[in-house]
This record gives sequence, structure tokens and C-alpha cells, in this order.
Amino acid sequence: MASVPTGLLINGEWRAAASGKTFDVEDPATGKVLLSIADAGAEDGAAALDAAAAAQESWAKVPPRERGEILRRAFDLVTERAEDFALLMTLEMGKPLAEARGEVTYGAEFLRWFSEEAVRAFGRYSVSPDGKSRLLVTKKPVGPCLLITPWNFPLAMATRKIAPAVAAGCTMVLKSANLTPLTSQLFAAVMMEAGLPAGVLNVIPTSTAGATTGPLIKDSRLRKLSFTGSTEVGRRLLSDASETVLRTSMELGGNAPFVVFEDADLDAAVAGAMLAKLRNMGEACTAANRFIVHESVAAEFAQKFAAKMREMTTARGTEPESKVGPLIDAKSRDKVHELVSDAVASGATAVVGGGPVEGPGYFYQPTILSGVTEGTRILSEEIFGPVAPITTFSSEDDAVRLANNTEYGLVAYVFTKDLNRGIRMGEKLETGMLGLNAGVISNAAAPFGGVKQSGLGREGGLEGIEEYLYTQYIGIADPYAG
Ligand SMILES: NC(=O)c1ccc[n+]([C@@H]2O[C@H](COP(=O)([O-])OP(=O)(O)OC[C@H]3O[C@@H](n4cnc5c(N)ncnc54)[C@H](O)[C@@H]3O)[C@@H](O)[C@H]2O)c1
Ligand SMILES: O=CCCC(=O)O
Repeated sequence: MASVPTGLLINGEWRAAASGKTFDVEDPATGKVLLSIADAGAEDGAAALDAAAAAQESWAKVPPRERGEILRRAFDLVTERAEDFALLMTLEMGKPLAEARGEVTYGAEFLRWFSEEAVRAFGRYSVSPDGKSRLLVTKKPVGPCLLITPWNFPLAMATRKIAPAVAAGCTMVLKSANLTPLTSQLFAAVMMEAGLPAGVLNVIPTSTAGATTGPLIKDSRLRKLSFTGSTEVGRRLLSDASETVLRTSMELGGNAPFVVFEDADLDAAVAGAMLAKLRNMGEACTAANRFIVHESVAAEFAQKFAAKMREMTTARGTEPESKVGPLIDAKSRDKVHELVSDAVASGATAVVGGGPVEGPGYFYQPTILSGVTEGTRILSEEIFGPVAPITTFSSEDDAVRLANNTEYGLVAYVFTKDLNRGIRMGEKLETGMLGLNAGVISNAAAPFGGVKQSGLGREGGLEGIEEYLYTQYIGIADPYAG
């Protein structure tokens, strides 16, 4: 296992927090402390922004190809050390090793994708409609960015922001999640090894997020905030960002509907449901949160889905048999159980599972609830656990109404053999993404993001780099005028 830096990364150096404080990172499978790392405070946050602001001008001048090559080297290094990254993620976050390996592949792909995009931030030159002037449109790096990441995908959520920022020529301060900061520490070390100049990426893990990043958001040298996390915190940060009219990208919560029509291939729908529900133990913004199944196939779907859920072994992610790891902490596990208990009290039935697993760690049984009725809390809140509530519908209009009945709009899943119906659903569903007969659609080459209260902006795809660029227009006088 590679050694993980335990300091703050500021201007290319690993250092202790100004206060000398550290905080503990726990293994959610055992509750034991894995490592203590430097705990940044406001003074460290200011030093990190000083470094990012000082490096911005020279970094923006580095040729795009060179920036791309740094990212490509980082891709190679992460790929070479895939096992180190996977084990670290399993230890600090809990996901089974096989899934952690999948996240390394997914997370590294943002480095490769944006290494290729770095050289394609094109502008345009055109003749004005009246022919009397010329219009030159260019793309420029937006400037120093604050990147705030969640705990659930410790590598991919960081690379999805850092890679496009590097490609665009922005400097940055990364505030990693306090529950899973270790992967970001190792990744930052890799970025330095790949040749990223000092000051371009600064990393400030902290146990006091608001106090440490609040002053940065109000600092006029900061030009961009990219946040991934809950809608609740996102709303607060948007309000703070309004003070300096800070440019923002917000990747927030989800409440994905998983719609199964009567003509769907039920085995394929169950396979999709297993992915959409159990990937990352259900701790994903993209997790299917509501199974909306046609009344004529609901019983058969529930029975097939339950048979698969029963095969899932709950164990520490490092154990070879583990298919479902622990939830991130006791608070999350208690919240999941509260939602399940509320649904059961409101008339739902636990077809399988229904409670926490006894013993150390924060494990929860893979659970299916049938007969969940509209208005039940579990259908409106993010579950963030391995629990699948099933509700039924009788017509396409009914399915659309139920699916759209949420403040969120990140992703939806639709299973049908009728392509026209699939396309119609895409047009009618209020989401940024749709999985058509697919249970996972995350891809570095695709624009990831939501509508409604699931956020603003897109990460990945051709769109991802745009979040870190601004457009400048230069009006040129008629070159034929005397
Ligand atoms: N849409 C997406 O792409 C996406 C991806 C992953 C996770 N998420 C969402 O993230 C949530 C789970 O992650 P979480 O529990 O880490 O979310 P969270 O909102 O609690 O925290 C996210 C990050 O914000 C920091 N934070 C919390 N309060 C802050 C404050 N006042 N100022 C500055 N930073 C603050 C946290 O320390 C963490 O780094 C879920 O809602 C999930 O849907 C969304
Ligand atoms: O948690 C949300 C991110 C999931 C993903 O990128 O696939």
C-alpha cells in the first residue's frame, strides 16, 4: 500500500495545519481509526487561495498540449496504482473492492478524456451580419476555483472536477470530504508526480467545512465554485456565492425513478435494478430511489428482484465474498432505517431485509419494500442505502406523473421494449439524464448533471470543460475601412 500524505497541500508542499490540529478518518466497516490527517482552518484556506491566485497567470499560459500531457501522465499513474487507490477507497468509504476497482477505472477516465479535451477549447472568427466588423470569440480559463467533493465516490468526484479545471488552465483549491479525504490525498500526490506545477492544485481537508471555505467564497480572487453534495448544502452555498456573483456548478441530490413497463424484459429490468440500486450500496446520487412498476408485472418483478437481493452478501469490502459493504456512518444507517420503519408503519411490506445488520460497522440489509403508497417519506427523500421501495402504476401518463413528482431531476431509468415509448419518456421526464434499458449510465464522455433541485451545470462530456472557461468577445473594426 502506497503511503498517503497526511498534510495539507499548499503551493506544492505538504504541511501541517496552522493550528497544528488533525482529525481522524474511520473505517466504516469497523468504526476504527485508519489515519489522522491535518485539519485545515480559515488561515490554511486563505494560504491555499493565495497559492492558487499566485499561480493562475503563469498556469493559464502553459500550452494546452502540456496541460493535457500532465493529465495523461496522471491517468497512467492512477492506472498503474489502481490497486492502491481501490484498497484505500474500500478502507475509508466501505465499498467492496470490485466496485472500488470500477471507480478507479471510471475516475481515471476523466483524466484521459480531459487530456484530450485540453487542446479543443476552440473559439471562432466571423464577419458581422452587416459586413462592417469582425467578431473574434475566445475561451479563457475562468480563474481560481474552489472544488468541494462528497464522500461517496472519493476518486471520481475529484477527477471529474480537477481534470477539466487543469485542462482549461484554472488553478484550484480542493476541499475533500471529511469522511473520505485519503483518496484525494493520494491523488494529489499523483498529480504532483505527473508534473503539475506548485500552486495549481491545493488541497485542504478539514473537519470545519463552512468555517474554512466560507471566507474563500467571499474572496473576490475566487472565480468559480464547483460543488458536489447534498441539495441542502448546495442551496446554502449558492446563497453565499450570490454575494460575489460567483460562477457555480452544482451537482446535487437525486431521487431517481426506475420505471418498468408491462412490455419490459423483466430479467433485464431486474439486472438493471440491481445495478441502479446496489451500486455503491445505494449511496449514489444516481441510485434508483423509487421503483415504479406496471401493476400487471409488479408481483413478478418484486419476486425476481428479491431473489437476486437475497444472493447479496453483506461484508467488509476487503472480504472476497463482499457484495454490499457498510454505509458510511451510524447517522446514515439510522436515517435509512428511519425511512424503512416509516414506510412499513404506513402499510408497506418488507419482501426481503428491512433492518440493520447486527455487529460492528454500519451495515444495512439489502431491502425491498412492496406496496409503498404515494406520499410516503421514502418516496420523496434520498434513501442513500440498499433499499428499494416499489410502487405501482396503471398507465403511461400515471408513470410520468409519479416519476416527475419530486423536487429532484437528476436521472431516471426506463425499461420497455417499445423504443417509441422510451423516446417519449425521455421527452416527458424532467431529468438531466435517462437510462433506457440501462441501470448505470455514468460515463466520462457524457454530460452528467441534473435539472430542478438536482443542480446546475454538467460534468464530463464535451460540456465538462466549459464549466471552467469563460467566453470573451473581441469586436474588430472593418479591416477594409480606410
Ligand atoms: N449530482 C451529483 O453528481 C452527486 C454526486 C455525488 C453525490 N451527490 C450528492 O451528495 C450527497 C452525499 O454526499 P455528502 O453527504 O458528502 O453531501 P454533503 O452536502 O453533506 O457534503 C458534500 C461536501 O460539502 C462539504 N460541506 C458540508 N457543509 C458545508 C459548508 N457549509 N460549506 C462548505 N462545504 C460544506 C462536506 O464536507 C463535503 O465535502 C447526496 O445528496 C448525493 O446525492 C451528488
Ligand atoms: O453519486 C453520484 C455520482 C455517481 C456517478 O458519477 O455515477
